[in-house]
Amino acid sequence: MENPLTKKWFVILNPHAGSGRGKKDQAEILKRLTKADFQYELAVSEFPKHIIQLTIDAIEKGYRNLIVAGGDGSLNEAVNGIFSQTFCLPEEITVGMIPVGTGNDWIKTFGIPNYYSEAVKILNQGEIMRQDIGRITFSENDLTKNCYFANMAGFGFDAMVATKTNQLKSKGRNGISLYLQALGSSLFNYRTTKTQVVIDGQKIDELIFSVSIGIGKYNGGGMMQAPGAIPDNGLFQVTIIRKIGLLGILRNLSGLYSGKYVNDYRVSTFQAKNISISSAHNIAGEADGETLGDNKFEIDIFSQKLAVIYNPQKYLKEK
Ligand SMILES: Nc1ncnc2c1ncn2[C@@H]1O[C@H](COP(=O)(O)OP(=O)(O)OP(=O)(O)O)[C@@H](O)[C@H]1O
Repeated sequence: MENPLTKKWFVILNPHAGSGRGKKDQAEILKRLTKADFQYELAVSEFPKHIIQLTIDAIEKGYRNLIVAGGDGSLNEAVNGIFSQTFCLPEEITVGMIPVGTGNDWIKTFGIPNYYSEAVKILNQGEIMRQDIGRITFSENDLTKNCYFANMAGFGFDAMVATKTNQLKSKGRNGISLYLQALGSSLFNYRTTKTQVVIDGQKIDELIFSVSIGIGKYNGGGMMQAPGAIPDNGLFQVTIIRKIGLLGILRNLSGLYSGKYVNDYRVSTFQAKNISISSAHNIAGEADGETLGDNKFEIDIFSQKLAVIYNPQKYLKEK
C-alpha cells in the first residue's frame, strides 16, 4: 500500500529565524500554504538543533516532502537530519524553502524569492533539481564528528565572522547590516594563520586568511564568495584568500558582493571534490553559518544527493 504521507508536506518552522520573524510571521506563512492547497503537518522548533530531530522524526513517520520555513541554519539542520537518518535514502526526500532567515544565502543561488507569496508559488510549481551536499569530518572535544552542508562552508576568517554574526543575532540584532558589523569587528581581531590545505591532492602550505567551499555561490548575507560554484556538478568551488591586510580587504569589499574579488592576486579558486584543512594553530570552521570546532577538517562531496525545489527562471547557474 502506498504511504499516504508521501503526498503530504511536513513543514518545519523556526520561530527564532530572522531574529523572531519566524514567530511573528507564522500565521501568515501557514495561511499562504493553506491558500495554495498544501496538505501539511506543522512542527515548530523549540531550541537550537531541534530541527535535526524533527526532520528525523518526520521521515520515520513516513514523510518524504519537507518545507523549511527558516534561514540557512534551519535548512542546514534539516539537511543534517536527512543525512543522519536511516529510514530511507536521502535521495527520496524533497526539500522546499520558505525564507524567513536573516542572510538567506541558499535561496539566492536557487532563485527563490524573498517574499512568502512568491516562495509559496515556487513550491507549488514543484520544479526539482538535485543538488550536491558537502560533508565535513572534524574533531570536537577529541571526538570525530560529521556534519553536512547545503550551501557553503568557511574556515579561518569566514568562521570568525560566522561566530560574531551568531553572537549579534543572539543579542537580538537583525538585518543584513549585522553581517557588515561582524565583518568589521573580525577584521581587527583576526590573524592570518599558517594552514595546510590539500585540494584533490594539491598541497598548499601558507599563511592563509580564509578558505571557503561553495555548493551555492553566496555566504555572509549576500557576499558572492564562490561565484563559480554550480550546485549540481559534483564539485565544490574552493576559494582561498592568502595573507591579506586590512586595506586589501577594504579594497575588495565591493568585489566580495559581486564575486570579482576572486581576480585579486591573493585569491585562488579551484573546482574540487576532496579538501583537507589543518593547522598547528586553531582555525575555526563554519557550515552554512553554523560554527564548528577545532583545527582539522576533511570535506567531501555527495553528488546530486538532495532534491530541492528551485526556480529555473532565476536559478544562477552561471555567474
Ligand atoms: N525555538 C528556538 N529557539 C532558539 N533558537 C532556535 C529555535 N529553533 C531553532 N533555533 C536556532 O535558530 C538558529 C538560527 O536559525 P536560522 O539560521 O534559520 O535563521 P537566521 O540565522 O536568522 O538566518 P540565516 O542563517 O539565513 O542568516 C539556528 O541555529 C537554530 O538552531
